[in-house]
Amino acid sequence: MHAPTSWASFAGRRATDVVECVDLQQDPQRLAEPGPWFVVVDFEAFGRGGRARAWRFAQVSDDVAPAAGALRDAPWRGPDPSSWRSSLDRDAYQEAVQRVRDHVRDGTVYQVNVCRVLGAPLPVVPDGATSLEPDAAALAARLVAGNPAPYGAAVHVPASSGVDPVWVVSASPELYLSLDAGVLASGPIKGTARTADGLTDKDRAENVMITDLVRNDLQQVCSPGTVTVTDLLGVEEHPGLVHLVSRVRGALAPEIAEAPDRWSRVLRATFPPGSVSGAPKSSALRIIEELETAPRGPYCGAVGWVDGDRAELAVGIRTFWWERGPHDDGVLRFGTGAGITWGSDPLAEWHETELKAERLVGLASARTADEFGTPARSAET
Ligand SMILES: C=C(O[C@@H]1C=C(C(=O)O)C=C[C@H]1O)C(=O)O
Repeated sequence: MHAPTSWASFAGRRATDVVECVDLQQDPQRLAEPGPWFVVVDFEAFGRGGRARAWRFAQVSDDVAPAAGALRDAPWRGPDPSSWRSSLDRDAYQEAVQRVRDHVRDGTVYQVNVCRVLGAPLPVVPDGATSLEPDAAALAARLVAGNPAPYGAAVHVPASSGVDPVWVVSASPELYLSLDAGVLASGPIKGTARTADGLTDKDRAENVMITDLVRNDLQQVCSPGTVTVTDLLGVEEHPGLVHLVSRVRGALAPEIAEAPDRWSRVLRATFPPGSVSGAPKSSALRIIEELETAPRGPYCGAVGWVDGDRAELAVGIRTFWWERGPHDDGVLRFGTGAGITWGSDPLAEWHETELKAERLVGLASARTADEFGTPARSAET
């Protein structure tokens, strides 16, 4: 089966045949129109140079099995496993962790999520007179099989569609925002280890800080007194690792729920997600800008859908995105990061970023179906 030229999927919802793209920083009220709109928001959106866009498609199906949501199982042709480069190498990352500890000691911040962006060359594929972008559907299918995720998502609108293009494939485990029956909810994750025994008091303290921050974010758009923490420090198992997850919810304030610019108001109050920024958020964002050397783009932003008064948006972590170069070249990117506090050990934090990347980068680097699921290094001889 050939993948359609443009498509999107998110946790059981699938759409094909793009109709239009809307810039949410210019026309945020368009999101209140009937959708679903498939949304991709860069971490740097809303004032820091990033994009916030939504695409509408002609065909939409619901309750699609995740494997079918990915549309096909053609072999994914990933980059050479040895070709990945990191925006911060091990020494530079550890140095950045030390700088955050200095800021914590000086009292400017309690926690900063420091990230790095991996990139590997991945050109377009010649196809007769034209060229094809890498097959997002094939990567999505591979992730669904090898790293199932509650908020698995993909949006691919190729440049040839004539609509503003996007190429994102995600295996996110983290809920940024959902809206259903007037309830706005978030599921911040903070605390990562290979197994539950590896979760420490530091992880629990970090999670509590970020849960409190998310509570404050939601409070800005919810009716007073309705914001509650429904689950604190739950342990969730995901492929190859465990996370601490908390759940926060509140009743969206009626004056916001009824406003045509409701999504812009909700996003501006809560974005970027607390778990991938730090606390206090404004100081953490300043420090991130000072320490990180590559834009995060859709990584650590938001990926999902909005449909009238319902929505599901994931935090764009465990996420690949592909960018076309000036010729027929291109780069596949993937971000990984960790929450840094005074108690951080720089080398342990580096290893945490490796843990978050290893399985997914392995899946995306393998070259043929036979190598499916094997570590990145064994994928090429
Ligand atoms: C930044 C990432 O993860 C974030 C940081 C986490 C942590 O510090 O434990 C956990 C989940 C995410 O909110 C990532 O996966 O790249």
